[in-house]
Amino acid sequence: MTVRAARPEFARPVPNVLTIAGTDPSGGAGIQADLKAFSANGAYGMSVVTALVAQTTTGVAEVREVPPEFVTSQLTTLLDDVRVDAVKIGMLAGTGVIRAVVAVLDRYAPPHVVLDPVMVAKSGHRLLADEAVAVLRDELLPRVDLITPNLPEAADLLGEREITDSGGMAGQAERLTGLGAKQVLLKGGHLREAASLDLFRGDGEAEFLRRERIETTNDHGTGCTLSAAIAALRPQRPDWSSAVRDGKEYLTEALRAADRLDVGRGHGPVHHFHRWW
Ligand SMILES: Nc1ncnc2c1ncn2[C@@H]1O[C@H](COP(=O)(O)OP(=O)(O)O)[C@@H](O)[C@H]1O
Ligand SMILES: Cc1ncc(COP(=O)(O)O)c(N)n1
Repeated sequence: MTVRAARPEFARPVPNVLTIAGTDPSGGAGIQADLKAFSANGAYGMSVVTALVAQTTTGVAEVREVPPEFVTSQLTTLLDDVRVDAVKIGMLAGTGVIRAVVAVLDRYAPPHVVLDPVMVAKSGHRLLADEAVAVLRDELLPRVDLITPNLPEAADLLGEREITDSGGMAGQAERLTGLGAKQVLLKGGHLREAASLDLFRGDGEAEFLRRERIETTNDHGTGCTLSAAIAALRPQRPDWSSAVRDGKEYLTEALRAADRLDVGRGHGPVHHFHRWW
């Protein structure tokens, strides 16, 4: 009898990765997308729900916020039992939930925290109360390791006008670090450029991540997918720069595979196929 050696990737420890976010019943964004991206990138996924969102590929119908004390309860129940190796934070809905998350980060100090500062859905529906933007900027942003704003979110955080060409991205990333962000991935998906262009500013020089722009209407949840993939990869990579590069690569492939899906009549989801595992 021949005994086959275990494939090397199965011998590596699997990181426990947590998403703190809102829901999407159509499975394209929020918690549902995050859990798929975690699995596809070799992590064990866990989730704490901040808001129940009635949404699909055509837009958001209704939002019900989870009471902040119940967000705390979900988080402390989980963190008292399970070691968490990385955290992705997405939709937080309002000031109360932001402060609940801040208190838990202070108490448990989990490693590798990524914040996708979700503010407005692609359909235009607000997912973060107006008055909560300042609380997110002043109280949460300085406590995380990486923030991943798109261009409208970066402009809101900085109180500036939205930029429309890549020339202004390095300056904005610099000013976001001035607000206390340790590292910044400024997403350029809203630019009208031929390439898909993001800017990563870590400890060293800022670097552009340039990939092919995929012709597809399946762009619902691209930001969620990218930040979740980065959180899943960070414990498996030596630094943020390589986790960000591989996360971007994963998103591009998931966008490329999206045309195999037939989900809804609006902005469809990306396809989280298992590439590395
Ligand atoms: N059609 C596309 N082809 C390739 N990459 C894309 C495409 N649309 C968006 N992206 C990438 O998806 C990520 C999220 O994009 P963006 O639209 O800026 O953020 P959000 O989803 O938060 O609004 C970025 O890395 C962006 O470059
Ligand atoms: C729960 C939740 N979180 C985030 C988004 C943003 O995703 P997108 O910008 O692709 O609409 C969303 N629609 N729903």
